[in-house]
Amino acid sequence: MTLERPLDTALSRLAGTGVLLVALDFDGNVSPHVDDPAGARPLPEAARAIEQLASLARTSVALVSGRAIDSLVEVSGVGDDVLLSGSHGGEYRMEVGAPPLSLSDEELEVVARLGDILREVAAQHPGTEVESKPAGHALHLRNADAETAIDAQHVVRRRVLNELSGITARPGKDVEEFSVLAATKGDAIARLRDHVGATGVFYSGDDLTDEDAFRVLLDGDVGVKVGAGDTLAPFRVPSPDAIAAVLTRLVELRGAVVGGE
Ligand SMILES: O=P(O)(O)OC[C@H]1O[C@H](O[C@H]2O[C@H](CO)[C@@H](O)[C@H](O)[C@H]2O)[C@H](O)[C@@H](O)[C@@H]1O
Repeated sequence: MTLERPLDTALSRLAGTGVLLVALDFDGNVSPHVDDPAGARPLPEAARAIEQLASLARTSVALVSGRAIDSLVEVSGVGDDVLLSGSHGGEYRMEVGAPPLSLSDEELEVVARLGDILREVAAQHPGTEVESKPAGHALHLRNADAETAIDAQHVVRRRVLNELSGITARPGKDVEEFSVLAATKGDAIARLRDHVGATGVFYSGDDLTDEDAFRVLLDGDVGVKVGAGDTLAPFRVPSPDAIAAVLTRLVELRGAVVGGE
């Protein structure tokens, strides 16, 4: 696949940076959306490019996802050399054996009450499903009919807002997420940039929460929005297939710069 010239030019410049961080949203970016969240898998071309990029000198790869880290490990299949941020910037796996997220008793109590609310709403709305995470829960709407999904969305937002405080709501693609953590993917990019000492960052993603990541990109970084919708990203491609092609091109360009090291 040939990339549009402005994107290819930006990638060529980025490939020459001292230390490159390639940070990637997972669902809808590396992996196409599917009905069953547990069934999501990276496109083979994207998986290959991730592995190749992670093996290059002065190059780090990170998945930056709304999923819990455990779920991200399960579905992504990436090796330990790929850094992970889960729960929209709330969880990290920067090194093997890193301790899991730790919450206060008060936070754990709120997470439990949140789970009760979402499960009650799900029980009243056929086709909806709860996904639980360490710091919150998500109500999936993708498999409910349109009317049921809209009602579930209204009910769950109203109940969480009225019954709990200190909650961050994150509406996503066919999902309503709630967490006791206010972290964002922007926080994740800042932390990862610092962790690897990146002098240049590539980021791509398809969802609303990816806008927090695009917002913190600096001059010379490259942000690519996948699919339709308003975005802060300077570049856009239509699909995860197109992102896989972008990553393959980045392997080629970055390999030419650091391949001999
Ligand atoms: O930040 P991401 O990696 O994009 O994670 C966002 C949410 O992705 C998952 O849900 C989405 O993808 C599912 C599989 O394609 C799809 O069925 C669902 O409708 C989407 O909302 C994941 O299940 C969530 O936990 C993530 O927060």
